[in-house]
Amino acid sequence: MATPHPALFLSRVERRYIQGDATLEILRGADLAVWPGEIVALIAPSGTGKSTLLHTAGLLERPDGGEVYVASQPTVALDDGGRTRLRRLEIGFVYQFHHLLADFSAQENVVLPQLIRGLPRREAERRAGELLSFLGLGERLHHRPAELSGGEQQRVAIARAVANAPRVLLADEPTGNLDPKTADHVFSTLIALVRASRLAAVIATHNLDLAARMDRCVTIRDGIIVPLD
Ligand SMILES: Nc1ncnc2c1ncn2[C@@H]1O[C@H](COP(=O)(O)OP(=O)(O)OP(=O)(O)O)[C@@H](O)[C@H]1O
Repeated sequence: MATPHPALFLSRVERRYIQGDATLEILRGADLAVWPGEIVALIAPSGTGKSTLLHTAGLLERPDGGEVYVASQPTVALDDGGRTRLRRLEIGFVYQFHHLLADFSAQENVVLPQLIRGLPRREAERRAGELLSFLGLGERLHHRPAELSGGEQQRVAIARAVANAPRVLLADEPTGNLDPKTADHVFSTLIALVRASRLAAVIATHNLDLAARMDRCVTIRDGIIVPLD
């Protein structure tokens, strides 16, 4: 039997920024393995490197040292085109603000990334319909973002993030812009989706109640990832 691999694996990842004469060592050898179906909460004070970590894991930034494996594939040596292809295929992002296209319906917002990937429209529409229904938006397929509530908009953004069936989901305060009750509901649907799709998810949040419902909580301390006490 094949040995199982984490869907996302950061090994000794380093990231530093030069600011004037100073060098900011943000990640100093960060390790993180996330398995299919696992949800990791990333909880760390502002400025410690949460976004840096998510951008590096999501192949938006290159690490200065170490390796990032996505779906078991090492990514550091890939050229920009290779990184973009792998990102489109295997990584979904959800941000605090939904960034949906205002002139397109909920369904079209979820169809578009699939068309970009080359799927036939009919298949893309079918998957978008299924995903939105799973997230409780089966009656809202043809609404534009402005005709949806904040929680509904964020659920469309989640559907869009996983439209191409990535193996990894990265979220930066996905419910940070919502009231507590709506946040709780959106988060529940997000968890259900991660479990059903066996995604490996890293969710940065300041919300400790939501974090407590994830599989484990980690933080960034002195540039490395450690379990949250
Ligand atoms: N491009 C850059 N150039 C210089 N410094 C940067 C750059 N990007 C981030 N930093 C610095 O690196 C540190 C970590 O930034 P990062 O955005 O990862 O923090 P964060 O933990 O996500 O913070 P927040 O919770 O406030 O979003 C900060 O001190 C920031 O100022």
